[in-house]
Amino acid sequence: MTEEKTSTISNSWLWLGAAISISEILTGTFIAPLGMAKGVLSILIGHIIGGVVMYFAGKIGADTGMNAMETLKISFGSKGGLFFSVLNVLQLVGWTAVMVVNGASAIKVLLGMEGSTATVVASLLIGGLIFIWMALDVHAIAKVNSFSVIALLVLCLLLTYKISQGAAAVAATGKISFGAAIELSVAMPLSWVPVIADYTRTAKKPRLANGMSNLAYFVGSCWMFIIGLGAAVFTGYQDVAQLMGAMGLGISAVLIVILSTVTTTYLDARSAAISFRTISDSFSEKTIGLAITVIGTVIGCFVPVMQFENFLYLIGSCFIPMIAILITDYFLLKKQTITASIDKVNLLMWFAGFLVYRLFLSLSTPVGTSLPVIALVMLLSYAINGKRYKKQSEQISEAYAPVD
Ligand SMILES: Nc1ncnc2[nH]cnc12
Repeated sequence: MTEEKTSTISNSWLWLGAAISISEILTGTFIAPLGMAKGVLSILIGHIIGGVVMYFAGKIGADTGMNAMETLKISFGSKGGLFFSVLNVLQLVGWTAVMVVNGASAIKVLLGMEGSTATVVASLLIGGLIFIWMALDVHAIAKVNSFSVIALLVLCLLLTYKISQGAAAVAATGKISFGAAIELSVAMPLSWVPVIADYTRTAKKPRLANGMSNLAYFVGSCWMFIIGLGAAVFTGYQDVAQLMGAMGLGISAVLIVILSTVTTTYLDARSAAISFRTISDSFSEKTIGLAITVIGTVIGCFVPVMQFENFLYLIGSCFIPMIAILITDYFLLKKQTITASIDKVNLLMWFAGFLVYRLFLSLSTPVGTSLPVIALVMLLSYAINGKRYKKQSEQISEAYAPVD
């Protein structure tokens, strides 16, 4: 795949396109039991926490020119970092399948199709289009992407208008705590943390592109969550595809679903390929990206993708401690180069953070799980690594000190 430099505008469109997806709208509907006011508040708090973390992850890529998985080697070592490449490839194959499943089921609802053959046909349609998107070069993608995001924006505005015209609030079924709603909102930007640096590092103006990409994603993702929440609260439709059908959006709704799924899933498959190549570079980025698209589509066709909320919490458990350690190292302790092969201390600290995240999740704190876990892991890693890195650099300078 060519490494052409991208403009700030095309990076911003790319991340707005990433935010506009049925999966984001669907996650917003889970928050409906909180009602509109509390729901919106939880969405904003969660996106601010996840957004700040995503911004710093992108900034490291913009500053160093490293891709997302290479940046992790700064904290976890040249071989230790590969563990996160494996986790990231798994999450992105998972996302590809989730996107295909959600896209296909929306198309089925909109076109009034039923049965497993219809699922396979709709999944293959979406998977096939992602495959073609992937096969095009970056230059063409930037143009098609900008066009499709503009079309999506218009259709989402229509959807927002229709929802705002909805009747009085409908009592939503199900239960969710405020903290859990924050956590679902953190998980969405967080899940892009191991991805964003792959795109900021190839920008003509990396720092500006990082700021604008994050802003575009923040606005787009909050909006999608609020569309989902509003649809469930004001119209009673838990399924946005049904709502779009009831609005008479017809074929334009099918277009929204297809375009939004393709533009977002392209990022998943491409980043999975970039991460995979940090493990083995025997195949080109494009070949691996195409293979990931096929694998994700096949999983989407035949494996029932359930437990979407648990998938999001799992992403939080893995990536919150990981990024807390990297941010502490890079920004606070100024460790900005790869020095170890496997940094066992940081890997152990990551594992402790993973366990603490799972514990806090079951405690259901009012501020969610990510914020206390980030604070704890950053404190711990500052205390431990501050001393450790100082000692290491003293040893290095002693070893290289001139002998009198
Ligand atoms: N397809 C996707 N949708 C939302 N967040 C993601 N993070 C990584 N891939 C994603």
